[in-house]
Amino acid sequence: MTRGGAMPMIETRGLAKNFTLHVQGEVKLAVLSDIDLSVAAGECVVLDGPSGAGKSTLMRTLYGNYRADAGAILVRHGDERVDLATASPRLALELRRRTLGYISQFLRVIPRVPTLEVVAEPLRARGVGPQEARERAGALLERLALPRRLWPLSPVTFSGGEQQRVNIARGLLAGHPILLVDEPTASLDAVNRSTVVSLLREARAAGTAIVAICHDPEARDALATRYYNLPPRELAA
Ligand SMILES: Nc1ncnc2c1ncn2[C@@H]1O[C@H](COP(=O)(O)OP(=O)(O)OP(=O)(O)O)[C@@H](O)[C@H]1O
Repeated sequence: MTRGGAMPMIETRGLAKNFTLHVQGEVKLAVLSDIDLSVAAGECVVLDGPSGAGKSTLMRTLYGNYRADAGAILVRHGDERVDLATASPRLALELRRRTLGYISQFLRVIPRVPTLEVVAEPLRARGVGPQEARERAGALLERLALPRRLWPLSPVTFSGGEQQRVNIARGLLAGHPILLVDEPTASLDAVNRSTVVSLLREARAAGTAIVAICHDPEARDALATRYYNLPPRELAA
């Protein structure tokens, strides 16, 4: 770790990720190579490139779900800079808890926990009292037009769009300074799409550094301060 001054919130240097297809003759797919991406506070960088270019792979590698094969993922964590590519599992977990959030397209929750608690949980984890956490969760769910009658129920059986809104509410309330967002408007109608875009723009304006995958043309133009074009990839050996 090094001490930080003015620096990007998240930055990759020479990042590479390969997949080896063991059951298919050890074919090696070089999906990401030499990725230099840098995102500052208040920026939203939308990943661009054709289907199969590696957008999802880059997001998963940035979050540490996939181990990088080469390069660094430098993350500003408090006033330090941490390389997630070589961080210990313990540090990686701590980074995800405080610094690096991931709003995926799909909700993963423990069954039977009410929606309001699912959304309030990241605030509770940061020490906010139960009453205030529930109020803030409720206010956000209200803004996302999730009917109040659903709040006491587990979101497991909700529709795709309802689950997506629960996921976004939870992800935003966690208040991470860096957010990775995967197709935030994919399952939503026009009104909810516009609410989600507004919320993400507010997070951006408040200084959150955002990396997004977003295919919806209107949403991506409203969100992006910049596009990052994934270079074409080659089939390695
Ligand atoms: N776990 C994996 N194992 C093997 N190959 C994978 C794996 N994940 C992704 N790939 C391959 O990596 C390439 C990039 O996939 P990725 O899903 O990152 O692309 P994408 O740009 O997000 O595409 P899309 O826009 O279609 O979602 C594809 O050729 C895919 O087959």
